[in-house]
Amino acid sequence: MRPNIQDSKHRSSHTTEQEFGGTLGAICIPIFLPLTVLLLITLCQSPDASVLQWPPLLPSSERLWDPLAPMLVLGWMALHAVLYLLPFGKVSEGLVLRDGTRLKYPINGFYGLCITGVLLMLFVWLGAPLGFLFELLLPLAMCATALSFLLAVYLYVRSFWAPPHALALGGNTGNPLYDFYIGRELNPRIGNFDLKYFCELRPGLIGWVVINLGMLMKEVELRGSPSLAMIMVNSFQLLYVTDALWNEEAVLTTMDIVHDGFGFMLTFGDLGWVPFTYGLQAIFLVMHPQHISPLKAAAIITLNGVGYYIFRKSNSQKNQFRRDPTHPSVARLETIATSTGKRLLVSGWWGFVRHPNYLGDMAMALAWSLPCGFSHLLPYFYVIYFTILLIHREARDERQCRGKYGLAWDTYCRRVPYRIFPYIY
Ligand SMILES: NC(=O)C1=CN([C@@H]2O[C@H](COP(=O)(O)OP(=O)(O)OC[C@H]3O[C@@H](n4cnc5c(N)ncnc54)[C@H](OP(=O)(O)O)[C@@H]3O)[C@@H](O)[C@H]2O)C=CC1
Ligand SMILES: CC(C)=CCC[C@@H](C)[C@H]1CC=C2C3=C(CC[C@@]21C)[C@@]1(C)CC[C@H](O)C(C)(C)[C@@H]1CC3
Repeated sequence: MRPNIQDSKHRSSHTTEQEFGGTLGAICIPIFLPLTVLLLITLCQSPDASVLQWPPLLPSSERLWDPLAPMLVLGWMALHAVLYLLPFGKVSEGLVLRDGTRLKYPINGFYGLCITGVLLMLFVWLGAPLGFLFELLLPLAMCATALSFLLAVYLYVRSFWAPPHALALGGNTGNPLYDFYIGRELNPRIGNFDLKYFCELRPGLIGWVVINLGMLMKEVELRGSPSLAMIMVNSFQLLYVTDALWNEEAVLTTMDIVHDGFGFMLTFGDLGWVPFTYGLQAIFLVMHPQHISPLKAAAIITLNGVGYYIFRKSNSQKNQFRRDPTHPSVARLETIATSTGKRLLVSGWWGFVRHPNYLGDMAMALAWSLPCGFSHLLPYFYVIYFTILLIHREARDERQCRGKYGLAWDTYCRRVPYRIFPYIY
């Protein structure tokens, strides 16, 4: 099988094409997204939790700062950096880079999750009140945003010392605002420590489930026991994060690692956005308890299970096919040839819709919000944001695939006409 090559060797490392709203997006998004995080947390913690209030409810300055927050954020990053460096698990190679080399990545994120779990149990057993995270959310989000900003400045500056082949094709337009935002360098490393790969999964995703656990403990403090809705949100999201770390190797072939530079969009996305907005449902439930009947709970658990099944099966099928197309689990699937030597699946999950993995992910997103009932729009924020993100991501991927595979991609699109939702989109 011909090796996958990260972008083309022959294309220049300089591009003028801009995505995500170009310069305007690069100015507005770094200002509005951090404000959105603060607004969402403040709304979730308010009794009304109404998104329609005008002017929007913003937190007072005293609520934004706590000297404990920078210590926790830096301590958390340091803990995960140490866990990343521990010689556990296997070491995997990424795709072939433009200079023909491959980078090595430690696959030990799942151990990091387990060790964090043991440390947390120890803290809870020693009587540490994890529920305090509820009051600390705003200062923690502020510190995580400041850290993402400083990290992005560091990444931008150091990228000027990187050789041209180490730059991301889309992040080197010469427009400083845009390049800072999208990221100039593709795989910035300090020695063997890969900064983008580290941030993509560990501190943010594990931080998200720890915050969720803190919300559950806060509920216990307030009402004596966790509600079924809170347990469901915690379990669904823990499953998602555990799955991501268990299948950590698969992240090496995602668009973020293969194609995108490491700039503010991903530093903030990984460290500020994911941990503080993806678990908004749990924050909401602390102040807005919900009763769920066993029947409704069963229906929501089924939806999450079906979504997870589609998500996992389709991702695994493609990963297996890309790693070894002769493997018995994928060898019988119908494929079409492309001029690059790689083939495209046109049967199995990838013959159902062109992004079955997005469909499963969206079903899970809905299941995470449903335990919060229908009285408020706020807990549905993730579903709305995620639908927009995946529709936009699908369009970006489609553009890249059409560029890579040309006529073969058009044939695939004719054979599999729907992008994400069968018979709808
Ligand atoms: N929770 C979150 O915030 C987010 C979650 N996700 C999830 O991450 C997962 C990965 O998503 P993402 O990185 O966007 O991309 P995908 O895993 O969907 O990968 C897209 C790539 O798959 C290959 N491909 C596409 N069609 C076929 C086919 N028919 N046969 C074989 N290969 C094909 C192409 O790459 P090539 O041919 O070069 O191999 C294409 O570029 C998804 O499950 C998604 O839901 C994504 C973004 C955010
Ligand atoms: C609004 C904003 C700043 C957007 C930046 C986008 C990022 C938040 C997302 C881009 C791709 C992501 C992925 C995951 C988390 C969100 C980001 C970083 C992911 C790690 C979640 C877990 C999944 O199993 C995954 C590993 C497939 C996934 C990879 C992509």
